[in-house]
Amino acid sequence: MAVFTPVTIAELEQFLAPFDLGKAVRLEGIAGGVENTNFFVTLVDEQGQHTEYVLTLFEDVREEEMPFFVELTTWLAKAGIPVPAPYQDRNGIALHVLNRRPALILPRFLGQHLQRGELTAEFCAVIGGYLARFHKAGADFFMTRQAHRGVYWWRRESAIRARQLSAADAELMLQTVAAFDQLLEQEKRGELSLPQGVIHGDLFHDNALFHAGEMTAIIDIYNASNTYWLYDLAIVANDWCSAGGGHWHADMLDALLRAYAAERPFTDDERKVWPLMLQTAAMRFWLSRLEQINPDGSYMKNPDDFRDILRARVERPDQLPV
Ligand SMILES: Nc1ncnc2c1ncn2[C@@H]1O[C@H](COP(=O)(O)OP(=O)(O)OP(=O)(O)O)[C@@H](O)[C@H]1O
Ligand SMILES: N[C@@H](CCO)C(=O)O
Repeated sequence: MAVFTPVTIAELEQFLAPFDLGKAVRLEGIAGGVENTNFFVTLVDEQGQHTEYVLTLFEDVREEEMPFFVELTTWLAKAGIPVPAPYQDRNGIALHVLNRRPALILPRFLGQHLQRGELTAEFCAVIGGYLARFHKAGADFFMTRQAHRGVYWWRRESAIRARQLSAADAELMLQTVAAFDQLLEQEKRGELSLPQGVIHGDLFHDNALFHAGEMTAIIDIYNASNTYWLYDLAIVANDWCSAGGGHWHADMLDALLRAYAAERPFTDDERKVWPLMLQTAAMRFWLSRLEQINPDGSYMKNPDDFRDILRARVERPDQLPV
């Protein structure tokens, strides 16, 4: 399941007309996505040069939310973070509509994402360093966005989804939501202060491309929002460094956290809340996986993976390295 919205070459040509990038010679749907429709596109310019691009149609993001992503990727790319910043048309406008979806034409980066079995402590250190640099580069970004799958969403969705879960699972989910609400209250009362800024929000290992052993791109930035940086690191840790059943690859986790901290050292308050950040990040993806369903009723990605990760994070709380 990947192409939610089909596009013909004629529709693509019409979309590309204001861009001066060239004529379309190939349009190929990309398998694997669960949130957007993506195509690889090959264009040939007036000099006969073939160049590859990515066309993304946004299935889940409203048009009025798009300027945040256009500006953020442009900002980060200028700061040296390898994210796909969209091409602008001859009037300086990147965002257009294709088949009633907001759509962007983006550079295609070299490389592939690593398979889970290829992940190592070295790669975890690479992504840890990039994540911290991403956070620092976004620190003075001039726009803000509230996550569409953030605290308001999970309060509402967890209450609904809990009804379809076993009593034990429902309790696990609802307790995690409540624990995060308590953290927000503590922060409101001034008892905690956590560094925050723009986060990627979905930096799973399939959203980082590697070529010849080097990271070439961080993609799929459309869950970016403003919240705690540590939450973003927890999302990365839960995906990149988890073995089955919620167990850690301890060497990979250590490498991730040390590489991140080398760029942005942790604060004392961050140390206190790390266990809860890991739990909250696990709950968020458990919940979104319960929601993301194929037309035949099957889950797009297995929700139980994140239920198991959450349970493990609750049973065996973690500490950040000193
Ligand atoms: N700019 C790009 N350069 C090269 N490849 C890309 C680019 N954008 C997307 N891809 C390819 O397309 C695949 C799917 O893209 P993406 O992860 O953005 O889709 P998605 O629907 O948001 O997926 P998911 O939500 O599952 O992460 C990626 O794994 C990658 O192989
Ligand atoms: N990375 C997400 C899917 C896209 O949001 C997951 O694995 O559940």
